[in-house]
Amino acid sequence: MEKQQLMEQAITARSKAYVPYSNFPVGAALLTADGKVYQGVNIENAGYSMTNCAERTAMFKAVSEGDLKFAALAVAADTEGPVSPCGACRQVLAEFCSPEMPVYLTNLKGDVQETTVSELLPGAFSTEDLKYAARK
Ligand SMILES: O=c1ccn([C@H]2C[C@H](O)[C@@H](CO)O2)c(=O)[nH]1
Ligand SMILES: [Zn+2]
Repeated sequence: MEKQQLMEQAITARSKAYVPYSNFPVGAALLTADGKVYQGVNIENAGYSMTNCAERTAMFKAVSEGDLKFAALAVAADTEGPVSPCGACRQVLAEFCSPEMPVYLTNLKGDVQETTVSELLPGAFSTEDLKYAARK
């Protein structure tokens, strides 16, 4: 799976976003280690804070299907520059993806920022922090 194809899938996914409040569709495409792609969209709610972002939707779809090994993520929205994932999504990516995993942030103009999970959230709180407290 080419990174270009993954970004195209993120753009295509946007058509299924449920965004009656923001009218801001976001799409994500998460590539697993064995070559499967999970698409995700943002899903809003009348209680605004219950909104789930595209990135987390894709991650949670994969994890709930038993896929836990990931190779890359693409995210797309109609933004001036490459779309920037929110803090909650960065924390969820840090939970399930390797720090070095590539993340392709893009927009409808074709701007691309290629980054990684650890660049998106340096110093993430992690399972290792919990293990330290549970020693003894
Ligand atoms: O990276 C992002 C940024 C925002 N949103 C969604 C959340 C909300 O539905 C809308 C506006 O914030 O965009 C995402 O899905 N991913
Ligand atoms: Zn988010």
